[in-house]
Amino acid sequence: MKILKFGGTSVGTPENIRQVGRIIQKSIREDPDISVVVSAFTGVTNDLIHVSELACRRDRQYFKILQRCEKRHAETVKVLMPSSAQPVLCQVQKVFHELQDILHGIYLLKELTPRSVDLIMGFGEQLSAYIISCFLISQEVPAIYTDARKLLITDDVHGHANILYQKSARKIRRFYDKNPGLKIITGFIATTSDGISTTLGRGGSDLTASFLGAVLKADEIQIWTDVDGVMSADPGKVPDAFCLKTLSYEEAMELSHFGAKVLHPPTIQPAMEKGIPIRILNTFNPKFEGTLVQKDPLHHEFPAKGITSIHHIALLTLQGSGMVGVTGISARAFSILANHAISVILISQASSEHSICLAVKPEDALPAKKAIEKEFELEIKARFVDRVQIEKDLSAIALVGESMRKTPGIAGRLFHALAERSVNVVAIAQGSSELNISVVVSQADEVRALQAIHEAFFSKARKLNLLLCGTGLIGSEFLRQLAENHDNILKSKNLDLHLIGLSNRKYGIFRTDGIPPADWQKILMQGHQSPDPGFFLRHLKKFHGGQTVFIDLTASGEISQTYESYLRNGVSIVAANKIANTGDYDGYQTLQSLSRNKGLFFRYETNVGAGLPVLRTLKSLLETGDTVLKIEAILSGTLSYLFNTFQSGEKTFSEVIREAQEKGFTEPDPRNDLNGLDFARKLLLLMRECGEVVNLEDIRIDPLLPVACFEAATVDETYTILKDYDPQFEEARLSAAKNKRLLRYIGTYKNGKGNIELTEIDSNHPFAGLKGSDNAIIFTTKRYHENPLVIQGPGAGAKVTAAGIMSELIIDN
Ligand SMILES: NC(=O)C1=CN([C@@H]2O[C@H](COP(=O)(O)OP(=O)(O)OC[C@H]3O[C@@H](n4cnc5c(N)ncnc54)[C@H](O)[C@@H]3O)[C@@H](O)[C@H]2O)C=CC1
Ligand SMILES: N[C@@H](CC=O)C(=O)O
Ligand code: NA
Repeated sequence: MKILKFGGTSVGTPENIRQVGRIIQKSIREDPDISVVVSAFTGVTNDLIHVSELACRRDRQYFKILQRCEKRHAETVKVLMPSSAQPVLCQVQKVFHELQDILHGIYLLKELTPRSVDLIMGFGEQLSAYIISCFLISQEVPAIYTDARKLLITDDVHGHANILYQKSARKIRRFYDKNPGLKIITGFIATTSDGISTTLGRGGSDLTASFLGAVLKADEIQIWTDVDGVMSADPGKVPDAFCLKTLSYEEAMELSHFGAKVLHPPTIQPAMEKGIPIRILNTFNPKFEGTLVQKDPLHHEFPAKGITSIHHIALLTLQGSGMVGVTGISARAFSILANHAISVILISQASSEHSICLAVKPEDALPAKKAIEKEFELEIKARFVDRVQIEKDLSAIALVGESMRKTPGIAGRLFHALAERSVNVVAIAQGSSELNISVVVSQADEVRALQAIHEAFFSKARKLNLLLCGTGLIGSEFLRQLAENHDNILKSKNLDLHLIGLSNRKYGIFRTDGIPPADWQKILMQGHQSPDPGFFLRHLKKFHGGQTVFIDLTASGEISQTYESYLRNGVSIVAANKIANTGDYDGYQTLQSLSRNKGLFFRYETNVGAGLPVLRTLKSLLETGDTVLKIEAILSGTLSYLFNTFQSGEKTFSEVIREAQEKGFTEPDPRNDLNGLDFARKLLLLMRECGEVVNLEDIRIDPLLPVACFEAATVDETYTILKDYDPQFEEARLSAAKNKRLLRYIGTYKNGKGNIELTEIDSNHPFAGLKGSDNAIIFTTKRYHENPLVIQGPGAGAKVTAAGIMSELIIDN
């Protein structure tokens, strides 16, 4: 058999009741032996409390509210069973007359006792269960309206009466023996042995269902509510939170204690004692499997089950040299708090016994301080104990899960996740049950901490948020590759590359729910116009969504100046832009040390040889103790293409330069390739990575073209001027060819010096066979001496560069 319980929202409107009817009918088809427990319609219990208080204050307003409440119930009846409403309406009217009489009595007496409040509150469930049972009958589902006062006997603690097990169990069994069939039972209400109405307190209807389930040895108790089940975290604070499949009773209690309000702990007790599973289900999403709370859940997908938090707590610290080794200190502190009915949320004491930390509700902080200080008055006077310190504006966060027990590394993972997001931990508590690890953090850090812990324990995939600046040649190709490869990377690397920010000179957009890379153009145009370099940084101030990386695919000095701020804000950097690394030496150094100290990454492999593994190789040579003696390199894809193509004599020098631009090898301004600047930047960076303290002006560039070529106002004009130099280059080519030699623009680093010049080489030189935009780098090192290490391949172009950027995002991630 099954017990189904429907909460207030599930029976809030006629449409919702129809939905409940459908669920009941479907359940009957699967197992005819069911009982249904219902709460009052949403808001009715509160209305009833309100009207009784108003009546007690002699405020005639109560009458109006009562009428409204009656009308609501009558309307529900009319909508639900238009052709058989009359007798039901008469009964509803009768109930409201009775209620009115009681309220009138309160009005006259000006007295409202907990006992009368219980009596009045109980009308909500009576009306709801009665109307629902009539509705089911009208649908030809035989249902018996059952007032739970026929089943549950309690003591007389009005407001939160305690069920008397034996007496109630006897009554329930007897009633069930005599009344087979579907019963629609009022939740929340009960009676004393003397027939006085009582209520079961918060979560009372759940308790009714749980108790009935326990007595009747139900196969399952279903709590139908308006959420899908118990979530791994509050989805308002952790967008990635998901619905948990299974929980143990203890886990459910721990999670409910810390704010996940789906189940109220005392209501679990009867079901837990008899090992009856409780399933949380959503009335409005009935196909969803919900959360199953049971004795020994088999399903342990994650070591932890959920994270909850209490947004606002205060921490009291009781400390003093006189506390060390003295017995009874904590007993006195706790009993004094108990005497003052102050509930302690969390306790932490170091083994030095020098201090005890207690978390309490903020409103309890001052009374608790006063009470403890009074208790320890003498010790404080004698300076054995200090005055109690209060820290406010704190949040308590708890990670809960049975499988955390005896699993090493849980605490390590938790604190690592917090450290990674720069969350400072104020206090820590873990009971020996290891079911719950609690940390206290500043309120401002609460959401960040929740998200960090959630990602560390519940993410199937690690998420890397991307902020991309620059959507030109490289940027747009990168976005294309991201759209194409995102799912593969997710599958193979368990890494979710989540684009949250995109900008170019014209537009900027920041969307925490993600920008689908395939639709970037359309979405970006809906963004903010003419974003300034601080655009993403401003948005980041309000964003606590996890590990984030800024990708610079511009050639802008203004943008490279923002790197420091990104790093200071905990954001890593991947740059194709070479300006930051090739500006003044101090700037280069600052970024290096800042990223290291912050535990972030600053990657720029594409700065040299685009996607070729040049810097990575150099780094590993140096890290393994090798010494670079000499580097000879062709580091300009544009100029490499120029000489490789031009040597055939089919095209003029200026024609080949234009082709290099069309193929995407050049810088946004191709003059920066032709004047050797781009080449020099790369050689400079190689030298800096080798440990040289050098600047751009230290690199000697033998200009390929006269200064006049670069004095033109526009790139087009430059091309016109370049034409004039075609004959000169043709002559140089022919003269080299006559001697069976080739022209190459080569950079050399040796003895601390950097040099770039046009050189004639033999046809058997390693650089002779280059094709297209090939770069080639020859490392002569102590280890690679006789036979140097050569890296060669396309060193420019959108595809290889964008792939190089992608590789930097997924490497080590
Ligand atoms: N072409 C290649 O093979 C390689 C290029 N690179 C580097 O890649 C970078 C990008 O090159 P391309 O895509 O060819 O450039 P591009 O000129 O095609 O695109 C640059 C993008 O940056 C944006 N941008 C420029 N300044 C900006 C600012 N202040 N704020 C926001 N957005 C801004 C532009 O709107 C444009 O979307 C350059 O730094 C280049 O040196 C690196 C390796 C190889
Ligand atoms: N413009 C550059 C592209 C790579 O950085 C080149 O020509 O090599
Ligand atoms: Na590279």
